[in-house]
Amino acid sequence: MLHVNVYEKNLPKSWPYRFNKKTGWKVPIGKTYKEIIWHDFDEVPHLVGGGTTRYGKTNLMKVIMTSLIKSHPEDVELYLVDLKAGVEFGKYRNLKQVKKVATNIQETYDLLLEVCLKLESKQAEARSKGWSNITETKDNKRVFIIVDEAGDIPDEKFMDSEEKQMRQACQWRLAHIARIGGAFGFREIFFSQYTTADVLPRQIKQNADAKICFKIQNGYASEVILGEKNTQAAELPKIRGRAMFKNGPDLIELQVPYISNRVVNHYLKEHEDGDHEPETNANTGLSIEFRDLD
Ligand SMILES: Nc1ncnc2c1ncn2[C@@H]1O[C@H](COP(=O)(O)OP(=O)(O)OP(=O)(O)O)[C@@H](O)[C@H]1O
Repeated sequence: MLHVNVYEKNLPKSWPYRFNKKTGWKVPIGKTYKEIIWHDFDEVPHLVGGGTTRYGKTNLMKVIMTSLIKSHPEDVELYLVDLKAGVEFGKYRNLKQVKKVATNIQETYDLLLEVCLKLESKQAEARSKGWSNITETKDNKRVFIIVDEAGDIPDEKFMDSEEKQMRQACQWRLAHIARIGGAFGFREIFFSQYTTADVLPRQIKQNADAKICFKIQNGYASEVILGEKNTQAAELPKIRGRAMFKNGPDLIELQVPYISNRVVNHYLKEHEDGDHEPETNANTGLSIEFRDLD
């Protein structure tokens, strides 16, 4: 059980809730003035995000991963692409739910090949059993590909042709999974520090109806991520975790909950391979923290 503290007028107000199968594939991604905003990965399979460095992209990915693992320890499979040299996601390698972690372009290529083969076999299963969307079946397995993109996108001029081809193949596979995978239980979460049109592959963006944009420097960058002519993400206050969230036609400002590494470790330790004490007492005082909108 995870406890969420919602801070109202500087007074901590406990808002405990259980992450369990009843919450389906919904994860809490933020709070507005009025309510907690959930994102339902069975309704909108892919999520794209971006924003200036240090405003909270990785933190949100940790919130999502912790929530998914606590809600669906037996059904979720995670493929993590950490192009920040494995600094952030490397520590999740030992979790039973984490199938692979890639920290460079060669590993990403291999990881995405494995996911594409898995997708092919799921498509074959769907054909043989006659279903067209996994949400109509009793199959609860979901595969998440979570990409945290690097700060420095190398200039293609300085790459050898093998590396260039590998990068293009990775982009193609990510786009393919985004285009085809949703119906077969494949979910993509793609976050990038860089927000130029060529870094955020168009097909991934087009197939992700949900977009989240943290504080950004200018209206153009905001437009690349949110896909709208607006400057709202550029005008956000300089507060970590503050973001514009677009889900279909709705565009809302929210504050993402903060989860510390200590809290992540506490909740996920029992899912590591090896002998670990299971979580015994839910009232440990550890929590995700929501900061109120100003
Ligand atoms: N929702 C939040 N509420 C409060 N503080 C936050 C929140 N999200 C992040 N922070 C703070 O900001 C710091 C940077 O966050 P994070 O590493 O997630 O940023 P990032 O956007 O992924 O940065 P980079 O692109 O440089 O990797 C965190 O260590 C934390 O202290």
